[in-house]
Amino acid sequence: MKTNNQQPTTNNRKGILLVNLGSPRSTSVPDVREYLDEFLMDEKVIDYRWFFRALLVQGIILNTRPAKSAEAYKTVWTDEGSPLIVITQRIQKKLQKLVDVPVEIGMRYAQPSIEAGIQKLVDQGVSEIVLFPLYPQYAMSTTETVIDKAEEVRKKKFPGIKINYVQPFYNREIYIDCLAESIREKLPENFDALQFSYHGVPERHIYKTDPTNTCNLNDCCSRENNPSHQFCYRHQCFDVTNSVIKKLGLPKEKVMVTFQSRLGKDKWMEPYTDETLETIGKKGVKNLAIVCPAFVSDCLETLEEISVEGKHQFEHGGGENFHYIPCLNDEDRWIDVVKTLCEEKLHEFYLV
Ligand SMILES: C=CC1=C(C)c2cc3[nH]c(cc4nc(cc5[nH]c(cc1n2)c(C)c5CCC(=O)O)C(CCC(=O)O)=C4C)c(C)c3C=C
Ligand SMILES: [Fe+2]
Ligand SMILES: [Fe+2]
Repeated sequence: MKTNNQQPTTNNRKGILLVNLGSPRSTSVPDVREYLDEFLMDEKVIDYRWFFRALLVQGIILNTRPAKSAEAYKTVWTDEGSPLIVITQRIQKKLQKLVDVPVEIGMRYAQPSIEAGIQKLVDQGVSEIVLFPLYPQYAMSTTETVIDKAEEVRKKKFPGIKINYVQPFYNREIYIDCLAESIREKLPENFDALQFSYHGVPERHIYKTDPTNTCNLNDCCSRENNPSHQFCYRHQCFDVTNSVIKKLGLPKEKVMVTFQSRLGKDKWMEPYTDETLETIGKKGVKNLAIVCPAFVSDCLETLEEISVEGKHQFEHGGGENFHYIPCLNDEDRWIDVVKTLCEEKLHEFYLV
């Protein structure tokens, strides 16, 4: 790795850990149940006190959801395994060809775990790790829980190593350029609207992670400057959308932002993707393009919930042509962005 004339202050070996959400081991109902149990019992995902979380997850959700989710996973599973894991492995392999430090992957839930990923790096002599949570926007249920887990593992198992975290990159020009170009290439010639569908979160999560208490989940998320923006997932979704459509030269009237994948009875961020898809056909949107920039790799939530279910909802509501725009996945231009963001953090090790 080039060091821009910075000399390493130590000989410590460096490495990169790419972290994604994770998938069940297989599409069997017990494996999906085990995965959902670990995922939904995370207090940063379902943020109730332990007793109420256990009552909801283990007493209610795990009775019915694993069978339903297993069916959905079956529709997207490949011979190599879960799309999310397979794509993350492809990113790893491509990045490994571009950098001269070891690159491993770890998943927040299930396997390969963050601990297994760190162990692989340590086995190669690494003691300074750049950990990259593969989420463009900050959320308590994504970036924050990855960092919590990695710190827990580091303190318990690897107290001698250092970890430097890549920060959410939703407002980095290199990422916006990359996303805009990727969308531009895949947009159909004729479309009435471009829908940006982001994974939703309960509104409570946004209030909870706002250290400034200034976000009202209303117009403040769209303001240019507000102290809450650093931790406001809603703002960060709007920001990505606005920056991309500016690059693409699209009029705002042609663009929609919606939130998908809600679970349970809490109030999640609105408008909801499924409800929007059911109604826009009748409002004149016959040709729709849709993109999901909360995900860098295609997964259950994009391949099944949007490409299959979303298409049905749109057609059921009177829509005609539904065009799903895939995630960045292992596109070369995205791998270059991953490389740049990791290198910045590797260089910080040289500066201390
Ligand atoms: C309270 C529940 C959930 C919150 C909050 C949540 C936030 C959140 N999730 C992602 C990214 C992904 N989620 C995925 C699947 C998934 N998400 C939830 C629940 C919450 N997510 C569930 C129960 C599931 C499992 C599938 C199902 O039963 O519906 C995935 C796909 C995983 C895969 O294997 O393909 C991703 C990726 C983000 C970015 C986010 C907050 C911003
Ligand atoms: Fe999710
Ligand atoms: Fe906000």
